[in-house]
Formats: sequence, structure tokens, C-alpha cells
Amino acid sequence: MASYFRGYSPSASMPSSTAGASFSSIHIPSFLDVSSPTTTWLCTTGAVLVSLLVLEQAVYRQKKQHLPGDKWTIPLIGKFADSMKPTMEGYMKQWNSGALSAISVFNIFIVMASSNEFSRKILNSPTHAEPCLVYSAKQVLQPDNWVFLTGKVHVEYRRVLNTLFTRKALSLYTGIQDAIARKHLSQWLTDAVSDPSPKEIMMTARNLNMETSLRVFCGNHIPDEATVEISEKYWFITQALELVNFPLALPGTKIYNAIKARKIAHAWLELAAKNSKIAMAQGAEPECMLDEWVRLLADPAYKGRKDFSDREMALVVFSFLFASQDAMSSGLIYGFQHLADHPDILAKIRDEQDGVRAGDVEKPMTVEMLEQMPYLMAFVKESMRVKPPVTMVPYKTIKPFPITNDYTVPANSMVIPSFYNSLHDASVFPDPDSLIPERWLDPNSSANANPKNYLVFGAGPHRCIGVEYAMMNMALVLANASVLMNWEHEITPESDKVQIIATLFPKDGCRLKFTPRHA
Ligand code: HEM
Repeated sequence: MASYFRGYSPSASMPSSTAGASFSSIHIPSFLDVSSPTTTWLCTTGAVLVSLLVLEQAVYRQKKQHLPGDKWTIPLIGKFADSMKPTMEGYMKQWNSGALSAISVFNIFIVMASSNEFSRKILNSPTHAEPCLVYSAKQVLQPDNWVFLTGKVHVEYRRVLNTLFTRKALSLYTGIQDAIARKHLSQWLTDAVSDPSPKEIMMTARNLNMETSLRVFCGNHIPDEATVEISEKYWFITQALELVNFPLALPGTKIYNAIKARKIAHAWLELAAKNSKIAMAQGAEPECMLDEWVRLLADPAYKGRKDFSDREMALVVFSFLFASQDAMSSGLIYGFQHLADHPDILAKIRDEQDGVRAGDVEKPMTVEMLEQMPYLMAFVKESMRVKPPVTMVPYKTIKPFPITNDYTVPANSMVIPSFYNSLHDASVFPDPDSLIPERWLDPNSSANANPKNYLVFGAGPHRCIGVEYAMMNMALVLANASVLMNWEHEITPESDKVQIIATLFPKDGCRLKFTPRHA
């Protein structure tokens, strides 16, 4: 063995060009020279990197323990690729892998809860977990937005905002909602005359929702150009709502574009708050949500805070836009699709409309009229059960959260209550994938006996503040559409597939052909 090496010793015969040269004179690239500072640096860096990668795996496995989920996480990025292009099939696989399961994205440890018990436990444990929304939300909503408040401060702030959704306030909004819905539906019909082929309603329904929201919230305190501009730019915000996004707001990134869009919207909303205060100070009657809020603040009987700056009001209104635009659009688009695919249900809705409106299809909708439409409301509820706009809400643990006897979610993890399995639980909703509004009309049905399963609007201290308004708006638009127009669904191979853009949408954008009902 020794002789073998000896044959390759530096003193062995060398090609003539190097023979006789000393070993030290042979050029060795610095990165191979163990004595060079570069090599030392490279070795150290390599060792540190390897240690970090090993540590990353060890930490992941230590946090995950026995939960279902990958045994190893992809270094640094984890399941980032999956979170960029989420699919229903992927989520279902995850939800069905266990009532609790683990993943990691960019070293954020995530526990997904898919059962009703665990999802509700997370939503109702404010001392252990609080909403964190998606990663980009803080940058888009701004860190001092009220939606990031927690605990007692959140409860108190929300108490003031609840007054914007009372029955009296909702009655003020229905007139605006009705007028805007009719304006848009009429435009849809006009557009269908010039081109009668089926069209995706993805963007047209979003525009309807956006103008409705802006006019309900801001009335005429912003010009028409503002509603158009906000509507157009808002798509950038929707696109930035991925579960985990590229963290830096560098030019060209989705978050950068979303922040730019928010700045435009925020400037208009601040102007609306200012104009509302001026109008109300001049003795105008409340015509929108901001007016109602300003009136309330000036009421001598009011016991809450009175110092809401224009900026703070704009932040609140923006939070409502942020929370409602995608969810309402998803709910409405599936509402149209479900009715087109179930003419029997649409016929029952029309019968109910005829009864309440006494044949007058031009009669503006009121809260009282909506209260006389139980079948329509049951349909809206059922449509969102079958295709819940929001399938999950990210929360984060603020301290170790002993969610079961044998598993504690570590502090600073994401915990994601998911709603889909609760809403499709066959023991509560027999034939769970079928659209059956009647299940909500029988007071003794298992659906009505288990309200805890209806998680479409979440649960606990952060349950959707706009639930009644949202239900009412969807019902109002569909009621008006049902009496004013017919629509046919062009069914494509993608119609029943779901795409996730923050909320759920039919993958083909829902292609409908509209014609007037009473031509
Ligand atoms: C179909 C429409 C809607 C759906 C499906 C929906 C669903 C949800 C869900 C699942 C949550 C999270 C609840 C939780 O963490 O437990 C939520 C929160 C919220 N929603 Fe909605 N929402 C809708 C419409 C609206 C509308 C129209 C508004 C306002 C006008 C609104 C305002 C909010 C706000 C402000 C929160 C946060 C509440 C808090 O943290 O206290 N949402 N919504």
C-alpha cells in the first residue's frame, strides 16, 4: 500500500516540463488549497449551511411529531410551490390526511385543522391563537388596521363597528344595493344584445360587487371615476392574497402591486370620510355607512369613542372591502351558476318573488321584503355551504397551544381552521355535495340542529361582522336577476372544477348567456 502511494509522491519522476520543480511551486487553485483563507471560508460556510439544513429538518420533525405530513421538508422553501398554485384536490388531500396535519412553507410551521371540533377550537381560543390573515395582508391592509387588534381592544372596537350592521343600518343600504344591482344587470342585458354568446361573469360580477360596496360604504362622497379606478386596481390586491407570498415588496412582485392599488383606494376612502363629515355637519341625512357612522359619533347618547380620524375611518372601510370583495364575488358567481344548473330551484325562487312582489318586478327591494323570502335565503345559505367562498382562515399561535391531549402546536406556528369538511359532513348534511335548500327550511333537520357546522362565516370573536349584510346582498342580486332575466350556463369541462384565487371560483369563470325575462 505504502509503495503504491510512494509511486505518486512528488519526488517520483515527472513529465519533463515539471520534473525538478518543487511541490510548492505547483499551482493549486486557491479554493483547493486547504491552507488558503478562501478554502477555510468555503469549508466553514459549507459546514454552517449543512448544519442549518440538518437543524431545519430536526426542528420541523420535532414540531410535527406524530402529525400526518411529509417526513422531511424541502429545504428553505418547504411547500412554497404548492402554496403558489393551490388546488382543491391538494387541499382535500391535506384535509383528509388527518383532523390535524402538518406542513412547512418558508420555514413557517403550519398545522391544518380539518375537523369541525379542531377548527372551532382554534377559532374560539383567543388566548392561544389569533387571526394572522395571509402573510401579505399586513402589508396591504397596513399594520395599524383594526382587523389586527386582538383581545379586549378588538372586542371594544368591534362593538362600535357592529352599529354599522344593525337592521336599521341595513335598511339604509338596501336602496343603494337595489339600484346598483339593477344598473349592472341591465348593462349585462345590453351587452348581451350586442354579443349574445356566453361570457364569463368573473369580472362583471366583481365589478357589480365593488360598486355596490363602495356606494353602500361611501355613498356619493366619492366620484364615479373613483369606483371605476378602485374596481380595476383591486384585482392586484386579490392576486396578492396567496397563503404565503414572496415576502419582500420589490417592484414587480404581487405585494408591491397590491400596495400600490391599496394606496389609490385608501386615498379615495379618506376623501369619502372627510366629505361625509362635512355633509353631516351641514345637516344632511345619512345616505351611506360612513354617514351613519358620523351621525352615531355625534349622537349625545353615544358612549363609544368619538375621535375617528378620516384615515382611521378609511382603514375600516378598506378592511370591509378587503374582507368582502372576493368572498362576495365567489358567493355570487356560484349563486348564478347553481341556479342556472338547477332550474327547479330557480323556479321556486321565482314563485316566491312573484308572491312577495305581487308581480311588480320594478319594486325596489327592502329588508322587510327579504324577510319574506325564506326559500331564497335558504338557497343562498345552501349555495355557500356547497361551495364555501372562504375555505380556511389562517391563525397564528401566540403561545404553545395544547390542541389535543397528545399534541401541542408550538408558539408562533400558523394554525389553519378549514371549513370544507364541516360543511360537507354527511352526518349533518346528508348527500353533502348536492344543493338542497329545503334542508334549511325544516326546523328539525340535522342541518338546523347543528349550527356549529355552518362555518361559512367563521366562528368566535372574529366571526364575520358583515354576515347579515353579505347574505342580504347576495339574496338581493339573485332575486332581482331572477325576475328580470333568464340565463343559460355554457357548461365546459372546467365548470365543476374549482380555482382558488383567495376564494373559490368555477375554473371556467362561469360562462353565462343573459336574455331579458319580460322582453
Ligand atoms: C359571502 C361573503 C362573505 C364571507 C363568506 C365571509 C367570510 C368571513 C370569514 C370566514 C371570516 C373569518 C372569521 C373568523 O376568523 O372566524 C370573516 C371575517 C370578517 N369579515 Fe367576512 N365574509 C363575507 C362578507 C363580508 C362583508 C360583506 C364584510 C363587510 C362589509 C365582511 C367583513 C369581515 C370582517 C371585518 C372580518 C374580520 C372580523 C374580525 O376580525 O373581527 N365580510 N368573513
